[in-house]
Amino acid sequence: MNTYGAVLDDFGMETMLDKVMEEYIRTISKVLFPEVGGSTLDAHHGFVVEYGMDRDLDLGFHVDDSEVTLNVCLGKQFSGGELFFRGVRCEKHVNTETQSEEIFDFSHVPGRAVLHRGRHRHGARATTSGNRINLLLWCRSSVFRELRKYQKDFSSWCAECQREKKERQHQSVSAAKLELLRGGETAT
Ligand SMILES: O=C(O)CCC(=O)C(=O)O
Ligand SMILES: [Fe+2]
Repeated sequence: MNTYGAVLDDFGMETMLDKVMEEYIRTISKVLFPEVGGSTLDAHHGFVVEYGMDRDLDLGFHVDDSEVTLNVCLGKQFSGGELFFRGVRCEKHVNTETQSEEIFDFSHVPGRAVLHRGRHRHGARATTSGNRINLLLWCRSSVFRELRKYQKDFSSWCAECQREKKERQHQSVSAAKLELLRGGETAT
């Protein structure tokens, strides 16, 4: 997705990044993101991206090819470049509309990191001055990916699946109520 950047795994950092994933990211994700395979993360893609006037300016709206993403701001001095998050979605619902409570923007601070679900739709606004360099670790779970192939309902993590499920439940309760009322009418 980025023109400027480098895949860290190609520079001899694969084993180190694997350790970061196993010892830190999986430990945290087990608690925060169990519904998207957070406790079974077993593979990663590690890279850096660079933004600025002479680099990439921004990054379009997307989901990551990951279950959990670690995004560390390495610096340097910059303005702009905020991340905008717009709700978690499964493949089928990736282009559905954003609910107002899903709007969340985050300003990068050098030395700080964000950990988010890979399916949390997001993008990066233009870096308006200086240079911004971020390290990304896309963490994947082969177990989660295998199980996902046989599932249709992702209401434990997709906000739109959840909304549809609630809507179905609401309709069946309304239908049951109507049925009861009708039954009452015929009995009297
Ligand atoms: O520029 C950023 O901080 C976000 C990068 C990103 O979302 C990605 O590479 O997947
Ligand atoms: Fe991303």
